[in-house]
Amino acid sequence: MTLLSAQSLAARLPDFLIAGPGHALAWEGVRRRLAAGPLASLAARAADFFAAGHDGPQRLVGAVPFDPQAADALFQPAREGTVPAGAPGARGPALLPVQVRHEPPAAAFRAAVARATERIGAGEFDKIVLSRSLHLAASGDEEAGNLLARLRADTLATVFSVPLPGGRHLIGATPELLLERRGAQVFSHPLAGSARRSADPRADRAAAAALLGSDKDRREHGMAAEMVLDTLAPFCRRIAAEETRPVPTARMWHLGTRIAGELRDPDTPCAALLAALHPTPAVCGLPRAPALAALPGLEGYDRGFYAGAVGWLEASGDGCWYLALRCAELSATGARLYAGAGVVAGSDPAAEEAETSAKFLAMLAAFGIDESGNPMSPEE
Ligand SMILES: C=C(O[C@@H]1C=C(C(=O)O)C=C[C@H]1O)C(=O)O
Repeated sequence: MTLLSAQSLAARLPDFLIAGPGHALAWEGVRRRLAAGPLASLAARAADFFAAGHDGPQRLVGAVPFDPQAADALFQPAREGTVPAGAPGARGPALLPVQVRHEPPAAAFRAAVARATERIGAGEFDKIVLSRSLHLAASGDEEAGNLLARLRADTLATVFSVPLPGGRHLIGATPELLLERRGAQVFSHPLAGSARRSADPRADRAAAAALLGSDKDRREHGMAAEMVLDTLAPFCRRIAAEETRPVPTARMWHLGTRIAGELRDPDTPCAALLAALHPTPAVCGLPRAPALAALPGLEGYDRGFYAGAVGWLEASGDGCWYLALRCAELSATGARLYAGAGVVAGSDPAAEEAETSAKFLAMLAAFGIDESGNPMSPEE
């Protein structure tokens, strides 16, 4: 028996969905696939595609993986679809019994955080984002479309569903806009620095205030926001960052800084900006190159499309990309969930593990289970 049968995956998920406070759109069918390639060549491949004068919607939708050298997965959809309704307040019916395998085990994750802080102390990098994953398998059949409806209970997050090579799907509820280009205007909203929210309004406000006042979280955030600003600045005639604020999802606070700029050359396509930005220190580290090189050894796996980006490109050069966070990769044999946390000097391994646990709640609530595979308690 499998958690998600191949049939329920194909039958119940839209071919491409982005639904949240910023955008709500769905596309159906695959008209043509963009030849896959690394991020550095995406702008050229997309330009060739649009220049070829294909009929159909003048847009490419899909996902880019975390590793900028790995192959992306974009396609031209056949037609506009209907955004499916959410299920406000709903949580999963708990597909019990569910087996959950932790990769890496929690103790190994804490050891990796400790090793990373040593390497930060030795000057190898200033920040690195380490993740862990949960493999879910159950003795029931879940309809993937139901997971999506339940994810939409968090109206502060952007819910996405994107097909991946090999019949897999990536679904999630991300809080983070990586990049949007609308004409000459560009926007980004980097997040970094996190705290659990509380059901008690006073404790919840206190958690947000403590996050805003935390030296460790401000440093962690500052590295991400500054890198985004510094990377976009050469493309812009004007660019500005708003004040850093606590940004909520249903279960988490994050420190966020809105950035808005105006392109120097309005012909700079969204894909070129994406190639310059990804991966930011919100998901990778700073400086980027040594953090990227250290990640496979510290995490022990390939992230695939987790912490990559999901979004679209238009023939006009406009486009919009969200970070693929709070997500699960669904396949015919089960689901794999991912969550990461930024490590800087002074990071505590147990606190980083707790932060990843809090980030898993977004997806786990859709399945109705906790990290051990038991029914989720009502307080979660
Ligand atoms: C890496 C994740 O989230 C990112 C890391 C954050 C942090 O370290 O505080 C906050 C928001 C995201 O930019 C994740 O959700 O897996």
